[in-house]
Amino acid sequence: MEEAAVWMTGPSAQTMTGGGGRIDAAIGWERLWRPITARGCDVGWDIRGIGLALCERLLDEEPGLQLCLACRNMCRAQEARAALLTSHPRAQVGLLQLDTSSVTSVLKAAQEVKLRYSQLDYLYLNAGIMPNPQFDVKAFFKGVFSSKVVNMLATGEGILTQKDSTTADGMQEVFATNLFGHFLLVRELESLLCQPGHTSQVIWTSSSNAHQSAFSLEDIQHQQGTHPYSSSKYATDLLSLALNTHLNKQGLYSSVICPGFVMTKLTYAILPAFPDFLWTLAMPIFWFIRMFTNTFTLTSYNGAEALFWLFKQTPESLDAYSKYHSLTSGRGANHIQPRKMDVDEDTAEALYQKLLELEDQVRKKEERRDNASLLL
Ligand SMILES: NC(=O)C1=CN([C@@H]2O[C@H](COP(=O)(O)OP(=O)(O)OC[C@H]3O[C@@H](n4cnc5c(N)ncnc54)[C@H](OP(=O)(O)O)[C@@H]3O)[C@@H](O)[C@H]2O)C=CC1
Ligand SMILES: CC(C)=CCC[C@@H](C)[C@H]1CC[C@H]2C3=C(CC[C@]12C)[C@@]1(C)CCC(=O)[C@@H](C)[C@@H]1CC3
Repeated sequence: MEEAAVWMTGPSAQTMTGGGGRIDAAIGWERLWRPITARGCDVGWDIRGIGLALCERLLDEEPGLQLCLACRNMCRAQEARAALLTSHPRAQVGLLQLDTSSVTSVLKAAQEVKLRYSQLDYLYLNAGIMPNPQFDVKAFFKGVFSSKVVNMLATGEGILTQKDSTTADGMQEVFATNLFGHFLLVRELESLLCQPGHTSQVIWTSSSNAHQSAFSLEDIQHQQGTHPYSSSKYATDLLSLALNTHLNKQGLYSSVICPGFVMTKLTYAILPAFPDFLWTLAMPIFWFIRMFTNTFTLTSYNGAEALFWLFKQTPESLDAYSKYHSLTSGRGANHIQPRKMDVDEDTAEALYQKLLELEDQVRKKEERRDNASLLL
């Protein structure tokens, strides 16, 4: 068995079908029209998410690093791997199929990881969705001319809602993808993460859109409301705290970051009808806004700053109550800032217990399904 250094969910190279080109965040500010042509994958335009930008930054730092990318779409995963190997030929980049919204897929992927590796040093939990976003244009313009403008631009508070759906396992999709799938994964991989005399880091890509007001312990999956993304990210912050309470003694340390506002597939989908030239025109406005709120990191490279910074920290030095924010100054310089989260230990523990109950239920369901398929 090998030893793995870094394991990551959701770092695939993004391809966008239709709609035309997007900014290649890796290159900086320039618009890069780079068609991806017949390679058996979607034919679209190159666009990098924060996960892939992090992989490149990690390999720049340690070219011989062992990476394992866990992606739902293997075609995109292979593209990501190829891109990483082109820039870092010495890198060891493994791939694994994982759909965090599916219990079966998570359990299967975890089994595979346990067969391949004897130890994990870093587990980046980056996969995330914000499905069917509804952008409230009226609230946006009202906010722009109010005293809340900076907060609105930094957190997206008050201007975004989403329409959630249900997964095949009967869970709310955003909850299952952003939180529960990752929780189950950590539970399954505890033996690799908690090794005697060894420390490991679990690093969650949370958000400044994590609002306590969107979350309820009575409705952890957010079946009732219209802010499932915000709820899932707040739950992420709580869960990270609970993991620290339960597993620090066994050498597992959990942290959360916010990448700031980054132009990726996730954010482009907020204004799907917005033509490309308008995004280009908006860039100077975004750079201008950055003078007042350094949360407009804009590129995946900048957004990955806090994820990268955490890679270089000793886990014991990190604060379980802080979220580490990637920030970019008006001049384009990156830095990170820890900010206290709006979380408390009791709520975190209550959520943890509810997640354990849900885990128990889904495992029993999986067992019944396995037994039924054996009988057939
Ligand atoms: N962009 C921003 O401004 C911000 C982003 N974030 C967070 O950063 C993280 C990365 O997002 P970002 O890079 O912006 O967006 P992208 O959409 O580019 O990346 C999201 C990644 O998650 C993967 N993913 C989604 N659903 C699943 C699933 N069910 N199973 C496995 N992988 C999945 C996607 O895979 P696939 O390629 O198959 O779609 C993709 O690789 C997310 O957690 C997001 O919430 C937080 C704050 C701000
Ligand atoms: C096109 C023009 C000129 C204006 C529209 C800007 C908004 C689309 C944009 C402003 C602040 C952004 C933002 C997010 C999405 C896009 C905005 C609303 C997030 C909610 C994306 C997801 C997150 O996790 C948050 C941290 C982001 C906060 C800021």
